[in-house]
Amino acid sequence: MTVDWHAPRREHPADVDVLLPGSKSQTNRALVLAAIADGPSSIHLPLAARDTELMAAALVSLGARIDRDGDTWTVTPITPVEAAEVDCGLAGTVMRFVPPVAALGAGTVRFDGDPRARERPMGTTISSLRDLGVRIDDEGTASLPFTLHGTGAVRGGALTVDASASSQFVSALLLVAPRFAEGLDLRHAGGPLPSLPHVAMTVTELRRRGVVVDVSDGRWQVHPGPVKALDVTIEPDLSNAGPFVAAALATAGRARVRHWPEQTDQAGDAWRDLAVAFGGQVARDGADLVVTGPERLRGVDLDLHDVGELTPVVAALAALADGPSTLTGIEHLRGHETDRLTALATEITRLGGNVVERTDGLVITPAPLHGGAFATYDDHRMAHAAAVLGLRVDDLVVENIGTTAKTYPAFADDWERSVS
Ligand SMILES: O=C(O)C1=C[C@@H](OP(=O)(O)O)[C@@H](O)[C@H](O)C1
Ligand SMILES: C=C(OP(=O)(O)O)C(=O)O
Repeated sequence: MTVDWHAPRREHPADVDVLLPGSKSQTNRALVLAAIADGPSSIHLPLAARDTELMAAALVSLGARIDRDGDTWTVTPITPVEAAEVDCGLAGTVMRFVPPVAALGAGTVRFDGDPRARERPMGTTISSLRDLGVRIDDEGTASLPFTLHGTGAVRGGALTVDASASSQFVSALLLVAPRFAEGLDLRHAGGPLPSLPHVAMTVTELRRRGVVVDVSDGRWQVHPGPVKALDVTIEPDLSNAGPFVAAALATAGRARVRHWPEQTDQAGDAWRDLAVAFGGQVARDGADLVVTGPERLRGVDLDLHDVGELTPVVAALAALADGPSTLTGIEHLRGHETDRLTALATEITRLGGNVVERTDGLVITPAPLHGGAFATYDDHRMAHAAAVLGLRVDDLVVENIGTTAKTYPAFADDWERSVS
C-alpha cells in the first residue's frame, strides 16, 4: 500500500537538529568486504533500510552469516553455496556489487529486481564479468534478470570497461578484485566517469583492509591478497543530510546535523559547498555541522557530475531561489531509480515551476509555485525534493512517501519533527 503525505509547510525559519542514520554507500561496501574477508567483521551503526537489507540478504543467500545485536551486525564470511537467488530490489549497489561476489563462488545465482531495476544500466557488469571468464545467461538483454554460473575462481588481470553510465561498475569490480588470482588492472574508457567520490570511498575501504590499490587517471590496479577482517563504524549518511540542510537554506533558518565527519569520502560532504553556493553559511560546532540559511536564496550554476545523487534536493532549492539556476553534468541520472531529469522537470513544472530539461541537466527559472500532487516514481530522493518544496508551497501532497525506506525509513517522522 502506498501512502500519500502532506508535506509540512513552514511559515517561519526552520530550526533543525538531526542525527542521521548510517551511510548506504559505506554500509553496503562494509557488508561486501566483510563477506569476502579473512575472518568475521563487526559493523557498528549500519544503515538498516531497504537497500542495505537487500545487500545483507543477498550475501546471506551466497553463504555469509550476519548476526545482529542492536546496532552491530557481525558478518561471518561466505561459505560458498551451490545455488542462490538474489533480489536486487531497486538498489544499484546490490545489482552491481553482488554479481562479482557471486563470481568468486562455484554456484548458479539468479539475479532479478523491481520492474524499474530491469531498465537500469547493467550491460557493463555483464560484459566485464564475461570478459573475466564468467558465464552469464541474460537472454541477450544486457539487463536484469540474469543467471550467473560461477566457476569457483576468477583469474582477473587487465580489463577495460566503459563506466560512464555508473561509477558502480568500477566500484563493484574493485571491491572483489583482491580475491582474483591475478588481482585487477582496471581502466575506464568512454565518456567521463561520474560519482568519483564513490570510487574514492571504494579505494579507501579496500586500503583500510590491507589491500594494495594503485590509482592513476582512469586506472586502478588492485593487487591480489587477503581482505583483512575489520570492525568499522558507519558514518551518518550525508546525502540524506541534504533535505535538512535545504530546510535551513529554504526558510532562512538553521540546521544542525549531528556528527558530520571531519574527513570523509561521502558525496554528501559537498553539501558544505552547495550551502554556500545558495548563499548560506556553514560552520562546525564540535562534531556537528551548522548551516544557516540566507535571507535571499541565490540561483546556482553547478556541474553535479561528481555528486549526482544530490541533484533532486538541489533542484528543489533552485526552484525556490531568487534567480535562475543551471545544473549540468548529470545525464547519468536518467539511469537512476527513475529518469531523474525528466521526473524533476515534470513534477516541478506541474507545480507551476519553469524547468527546461537538457540532455545532461536542468535549467530552472524561478516562478511562483502552487500546491498539488508530487509523484515520486519509487525514488527516495524525489520524495526528499518534494519535502523541501513543501516547506514553501501550500498543500503539497507527496505520493508514496514510503519510497524513502530505500535509504531512510524514518525520513517522514524525522522531517515532521525537525521542521515543525
Ligand atoms: O557506489 C555507490 O555507493 C553509489 C554510487 C553512485 O552511483 P552512480 O555512479 O550510478 O551515480 C551514487 O549515485 C549512488 O547513490 C551510490
Ligand atoms: C542513485 C542512487 O541509488 P543506487 O544506489 O540505487 O544507484 C541514489 O541513492 O541516489
